[in-house]
This record gives sequence, structure tokens and C-alpha cells, in this order.
Amino acid sequence: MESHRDVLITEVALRDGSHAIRHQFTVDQVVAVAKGLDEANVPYIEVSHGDGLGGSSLQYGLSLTNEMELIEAAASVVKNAKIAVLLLPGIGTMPELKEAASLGAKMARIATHVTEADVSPQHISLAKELGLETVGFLMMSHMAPTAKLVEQAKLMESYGADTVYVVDSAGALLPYQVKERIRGLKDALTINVGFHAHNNLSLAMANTLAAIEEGSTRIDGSIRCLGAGAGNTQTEVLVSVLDKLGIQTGIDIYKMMDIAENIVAPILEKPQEITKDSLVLGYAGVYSSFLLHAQRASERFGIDSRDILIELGKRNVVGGQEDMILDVAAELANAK
Ligand SMILES: CC[C@H](O)CC(=O)C(=O)O
Ligand SMILES: [Mn+2]
Repeated sequence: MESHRDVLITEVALRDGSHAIRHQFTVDQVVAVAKGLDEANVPYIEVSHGDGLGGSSLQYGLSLTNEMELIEAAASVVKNAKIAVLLLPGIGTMPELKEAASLGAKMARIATHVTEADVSPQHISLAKELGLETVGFLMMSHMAPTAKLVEQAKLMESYGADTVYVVDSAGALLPYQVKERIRGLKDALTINVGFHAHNNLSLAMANTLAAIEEGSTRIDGSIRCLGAGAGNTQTEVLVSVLDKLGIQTGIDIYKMMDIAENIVAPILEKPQEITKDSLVLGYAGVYSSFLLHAQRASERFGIDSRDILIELGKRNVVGGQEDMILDVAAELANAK
């Protein structure tokens, strides 16, 4: 029987969490997590390289396992959950989206920088042609005022997206800013509005609740906080809090706690927490996926990783500019 759900949750640990474990997921890990999440009645499970389809590269980090194998494995073990994939136009390509759909993906999330929605129409159209539920994913949403965000979301709606997400990639937004943005989108769009948080300033839960209060019905979470930076809104905590608020997610709370404890925790190299570096991501407004890259650059050039991140924030560096992390570290080292 279909569960009643006021809010539909997309579990992103098997995609966003890829950043946190240097893209080292194995088929066994993905199968165990996807099977558990499906049994807990999670509606959507995202599986891809952390930077989306085609992300495995020297620039973004090489995957241990080809993501198509991971997508196929996840799709083969779920009974009700839909497998989602992320695609950033310019990193992922149309053939990769077709391949993911042929392997069982049912949802495509097409991600662009918050001011660059106009690079997404071909990918959104293709996703729709393939019969996929299609989401526009506006990353680094803190970098644009609400009016700009609304303009960009309307573009994605006009291309055919079923949902548009406000994506707080840096975990930099404050609750009042989330409210303003979600309200802006709700007033301007006829499609669903989603929200994706990062916990770098310990605000993922507060921001997610603010988004739901303003009418967001599509929400991302990562179990055990397995996501980039300090992770996302912790899914098992979120479903418990929403249950206390009388908001139905249809997800089994005990099962989520068990998967978090017994399956996901052992995958983590260290527990997800707000460290000095993840805090600076949120404070300086830097892409959460830059965390491990900045830490490596810090070791290589002997520069405090916080100084690298602060400088990246000042330069408004965005996703796809990972090479700037080394440039900035080298410049800071030369200036010493
Ligand atoms: C590189 C893609 C990025 O990790 C997508 C995402 O989850 C975000 O922007 O927060
Ligand atoms: Mn993210």
C-alpha cells in the first residue's frame, strides 16, 4: 500500500556522501545501504559520483567503482524506492544520462550554479523524454538574491522540470534567508519546491524546517550525515523530528536508526562532525565538496586550510573550479 507522505525525502548519502569518502563506495556498501533504505520506505535514493554522472576524474576525484555499476546494483535491490541520479551539464553528458536510465534510474536531478540555469534545457528535456521525474537543482543558492533565484527557477520550470531545489551547497544560509528563498519560489512557480542543506554552521535541521514551513515538500537528507562538508540534514533525525511535528514522511524511524548505526557508521572513515574546516566552509560560503581538496592542498603547500577556504570564499569560486584550490594555496605559499 502507498504510504501517505506530506514531505518526500531524497536520501543523498550514496551520492553526496561520496565526497566524504573520496568516492570509494563499493558495490556491497551501496547494495546494503540501498536495500535498507528501501525497506525503511525511503521514496528516493540518489546514487552517483559525488559530482554527478561523469564526475570520476583527476579534477574531482576518481571513483573506486564505476558509478553505472553502483546505479545498476542499487536499482536491482530496491522494490519501491526510486533511484535518482545527479547530473551537472558539462561534467555529465546525455549518453551517461541515457545509460543511467537504462540501468534503472527513475529520477534525474540536473544541477547548475544558481545563476546558470540556462545550461540545463537539453538535459532537462532529455530526462523528460526518458520518462524520468526531473528536478532542477540550483547550487550555491546563497550566492544569489531571491529575485535572481526565482528567475533561474522559472527557467528550469519552463524547460519542463517537475521540481526545483534551493541548494545550500556551502551550508551558508541562515534560516531567514532560506524562508525568503523558498517563499519566493513558492509564490512564483507551479511545480514542487525542494531544499537541500549542509550542516557546516549546524543549521541544516533548522533550515530544513524553515523550508518546510514555507511550503517545501521535497527535502534531502543524508543518513548519519554522510554528505560533503559536515554532511546534510541527518535523515534519521529529520524523520523523527517531522514525526513529532505530525508531518508524515512514510519512513520507518527505527529502521533508519538501525541502518545508520549498523551499516552507514562503519563506512565512515571518521564520524561526521563540524570541524574547523567544515565550519569555515559555511562561514566563508564555499562549496562543501571542496573540503578534502582544500585539506590536501593545505598539507602540500603548508598553508592553514582555513586560510585557503576563506580566500576561495572571497573570490566567489564555484563548483567546477576545483583547480583554483591549488592555485590559491600556491599563491598563499608564495606570499609567505
Ligand atoms: C558537485 C555537486 C554537488 O555536490 C551537488 C550538491 O550536493 C550541492 O551542491 O550541495
Ligand atoms: Mn550537497
